[in-house]
Amino acid sequence: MNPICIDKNEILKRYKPIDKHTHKGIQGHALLIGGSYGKMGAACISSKAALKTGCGLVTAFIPKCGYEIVQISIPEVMVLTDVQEKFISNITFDIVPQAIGIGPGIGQELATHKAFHELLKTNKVPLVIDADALNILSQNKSWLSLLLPKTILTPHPKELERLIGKWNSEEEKITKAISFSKNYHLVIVMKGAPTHIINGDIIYENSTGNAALATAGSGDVLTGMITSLLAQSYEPINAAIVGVYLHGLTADIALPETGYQSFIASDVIANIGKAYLSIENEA
Ligand SMILES: NC(=O)C1=CN([C@@H]2O[C@H](COP(=O)(O)OP(=O)(O)OC[C@H]3O[C@@H](n4cnc5c(N)ncnc54)[C@H](OP(=O)(O)O)[C@@H]3O)[C@@H](O)[C@H]2O)[C@@H](O)CC1
Ligand SMILES: Nc1ncnc2c1ncn2[C@@H]1O[C@H](COP(=O)(O)OP(=O)(O)O)[C@@H](O)[C@H]1O
Ligand SMILES: [Mg+2]
Repeated sequence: MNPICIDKNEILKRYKPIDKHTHKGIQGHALLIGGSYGKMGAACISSKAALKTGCGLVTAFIPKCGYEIVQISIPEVMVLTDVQEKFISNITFDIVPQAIGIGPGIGQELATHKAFHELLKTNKVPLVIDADALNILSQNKSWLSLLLPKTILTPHPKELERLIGKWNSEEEKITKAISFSKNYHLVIVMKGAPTHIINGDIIYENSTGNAALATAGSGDVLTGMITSLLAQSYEPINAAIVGVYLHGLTADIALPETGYQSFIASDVIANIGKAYLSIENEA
């Protein structure tokens, strides 16, 4: 059970510097499916985080009530709306995304369960599953067999418990997570302090981040970041590793200015640039 430490060396092995001839059409298009009435913020921050992590295009798929909220708060993000006002009920799109992130703020309406099920039945695009999409999956475990190999799940401890059941020790938690990852061929980002990433038998332990991240929406931001890296053609395990490292690094960089208490999820997004620069400076 010896985890591999995710430190600068591990990141430099996986980090892809920007090609100076790239353009937005080949930087990757991420689709973020999120939000419901009262939780549109989750869709805003996950899609903004995706853009700030470097993919060329981001589309947010949201319920109708979020249209102006997202367009005004992040004009760089394109928007597709569901037929329903307050929740997602039917996920259809005519774009060709290179990665999809689903879950932040979507709630658990029955129509949203159905929409998620339909997506899983037809989807061929690399996928990140978070938040309420994980909770829906926990209530419909037979759908796990629909997931493409190396789908990324990003549970916090409660979401993980809903998925794999209770554990009595850290060791048992890891053992159960490894079996789950192997059974369904999934990458599991077990968020916490520290975050562990499970890829079959291999366990990684992140070295960045601090208690400033214990704030609403910081996980929604992580979903956007990992989805963005997937859209930029990172292998799923590398998208998870680099995303988790960069996410934690933003909090380490911001801490001297914000302290623990005043750091919020938007500060993660605001510091992604500095986190990238700190990796670049080591390269
Ligand atoms: N601005 C917006 O739009 C926002 C929207 N959001 C959206 O809201 C939806 C619900 O998401 P959620 O995570 O708040 O609810 P839920 O799954 O019931 O988990 C909460 C319970 O889990 C536990 N727990 C959590 N972390 C833990 C830890 N590290 N270590 C241990 N336990 C931990 C803890 O349980 P307790 O300890 O109280 O038993 C806690 O009470 C989701 O779609 C999300 O995207 C939010 O992101 C906020 C900003
Ligand atoms: N004390 C802590 N130390 C380090 N990281 C933390 C701490 N508390 C929370 N985090 C990180 O913050 C994020 C919280 O995610 P999550 O619980 O899904 O938040 P939300 O659903 O509100 O967006 C995770 O990446 C987690 O690892
Ligand atoms: Mg969350």
